[in-house]
Amino acid sequence: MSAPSPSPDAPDTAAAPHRSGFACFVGRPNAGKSTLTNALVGTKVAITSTRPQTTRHTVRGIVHRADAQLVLVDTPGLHKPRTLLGERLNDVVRTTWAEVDVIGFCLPADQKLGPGDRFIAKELAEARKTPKVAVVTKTDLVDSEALARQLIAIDQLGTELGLEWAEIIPVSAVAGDQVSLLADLLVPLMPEGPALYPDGDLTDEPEQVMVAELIREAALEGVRDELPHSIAVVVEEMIPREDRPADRPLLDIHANIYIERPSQKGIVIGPKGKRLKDVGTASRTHIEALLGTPVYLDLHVKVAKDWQRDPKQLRKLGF
Ligand SMILES: Nc1nc2c(ncn2[C@@H]2O[C@H](COP(=O)(O)OP(=O)(O)OP(=O)(O)O)[C@@H](O)[C@H]2O)c(=O)[nH]1
Repeated sequence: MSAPSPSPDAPDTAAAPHRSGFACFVGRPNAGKSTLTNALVGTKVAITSTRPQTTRHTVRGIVHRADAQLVLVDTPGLHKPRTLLGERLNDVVRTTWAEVDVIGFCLPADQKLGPGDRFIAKELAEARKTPKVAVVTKTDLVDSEALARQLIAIDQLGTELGLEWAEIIPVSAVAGDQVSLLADLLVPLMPEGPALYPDGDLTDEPEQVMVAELIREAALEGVRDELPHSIAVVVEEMIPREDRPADRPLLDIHANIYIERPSQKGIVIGPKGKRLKDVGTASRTHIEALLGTPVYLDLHVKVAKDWQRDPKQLRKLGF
């Protein structure tokens, strides 16, 4: 006697247990981690930038599915520490690796594996307990031959370092290729368990931190090479404006942009304050989209002398 075939209406996942857990993407600067997080979550939660090393805070994006909930933890890049901030960031990365259920190692399809990738891969090999998925990003930038070569190189790198890939998957976050397949591959690596966050939540990062990151992202656009590491943003206050009609709310946001040296002030503010104004306009649009309410944004530029090297200042700036 043969078993009855399942009804075509029955969801495939009916028998599968619900899974939930944490994943993080690692990779050298500009590997496409933030863009991939956004593509998986479907909204702008992580900060993307054409400048390297702009993701400083651990930003979680949450992928809600009928069969699983995937919490994405976006860590800063691991790099040779030169400052106190650098050391702390590396500690954050290693702790995150030990805590998550899977690590996605992002390697751009359009760049040969280099010393930076090897450095991370070696460190990854040390995180023995956590499964690792190699994610070949930006596949829209290469042809199939180049992609095949990259896949082979990554496979060999794993063998060389004794690093066993749970999967090797090519994706393009920009073209939307294989992004949902990536989620399909990550889900089985999660433990069984109920949803960890309420349906609809996209991130548990405090709103103020997200708002600060959006401002920092806008402030970084088009600045010269040495400045990105010197900029920090702190949101001092977010208060609903009083005496507004219920259907026309306004949120007052006061934020400070910190730089390390007085000489950097002019760069951020621009001639006649034009750059700062543009930063305000650009970030306000994103903040309003994020919070779903009109915003009045009050931005100030302040000098926090050599804040990257000063533990007290680092704490004040949220590191
Ligand atoms: N063509 C193409 N470009 C991409 C893709 N994913 C990311 N990029 C671009 O690559 C650059 C870096 O992307 P990010 O997502 O900020 O990279 P990241 O790894 O988070 O960078 P850090 O925050 O510096 O660690 C940006 O200019 C992205 O637009 C992709 O799938 N295709």
